[in-house]
Amino acid sequence: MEMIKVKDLHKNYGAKQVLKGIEFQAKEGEIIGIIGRNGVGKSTFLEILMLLKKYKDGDVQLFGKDIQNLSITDEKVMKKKISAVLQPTQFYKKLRVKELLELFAKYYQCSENVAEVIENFELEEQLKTFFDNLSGGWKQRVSLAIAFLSRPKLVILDEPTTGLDPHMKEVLWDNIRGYSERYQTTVILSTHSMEEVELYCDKVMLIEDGQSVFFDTPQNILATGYENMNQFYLQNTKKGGK
Ligand SMILES: Nc1ncnc2c1ncn2[C@@H]1O[C@H](COP(=O)(O)OP(=O)(O)OP(=O)(O)O)[C@@H](O)[C@H]1O
Repeated sequence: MEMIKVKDLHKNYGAKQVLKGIEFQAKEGEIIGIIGRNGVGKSTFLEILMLLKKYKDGDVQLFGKDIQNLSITDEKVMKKKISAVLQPTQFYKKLRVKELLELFAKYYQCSENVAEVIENFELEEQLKTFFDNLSGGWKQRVSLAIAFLSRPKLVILDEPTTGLDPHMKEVLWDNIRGYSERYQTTVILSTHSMEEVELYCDKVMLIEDGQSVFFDTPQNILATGYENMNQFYLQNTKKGGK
């Protein structure tokens, strides 16, 4: 089933045109990486899918509904199906990991899922630690656990593994893939790691000059003659950020 359908999406910030024709689709259970140079519009695209930003032209369908003119009720229902990794805020600091999970579980009304998340993300030993005292990698791991807590249909991750060591990356990816398979969760993420795209993503979208210039499986892209995804990226993007 198509979860997301995007046609000819355009988005401006004032006079600045950022997205100038994005074509994108995602099915249930797919993991899709969004790649492109710094400032090309990856986060903007993810924020539109999270219903946090409006867009100018184009058509964006989420769960079979056009998101531009949603009723308040439809918007609420839709937001319940979507989860994202939030940037940790001040208020996280004063809570221990266990308290944080319980707080979000209460908010999402899914307390029965807490034990599963603790087991899957192997959080047992960190439960009594204050969030603020965790290392960057563990903070990211707890944030991901929170994102999957409510068993959302769609999870959106903005650079989920930046700055993590290779073991931590592998653990997080095992968890992302595990949840995605178990609950048929669609996962859309932005990343600058071509290695992760090749290893873990079912599909990849490359944004260049505001357009989705490639949208395919890494296997199909590599079959056209690239040694690896990094070579593909370098040959299809201009040098330098915006
Ligand atoms: N609220 C805003 N107002 C004006 N310009 C913005 C706003 N948010 C983002 N931009 C600009 O839009 C462009 C796209 O930004 P965006 O954060 O979506 O890029 P990105 O691909 O996620 O970048 P990175 O890889 O560096 O995270 C950038 O030039 C950025 O400066």
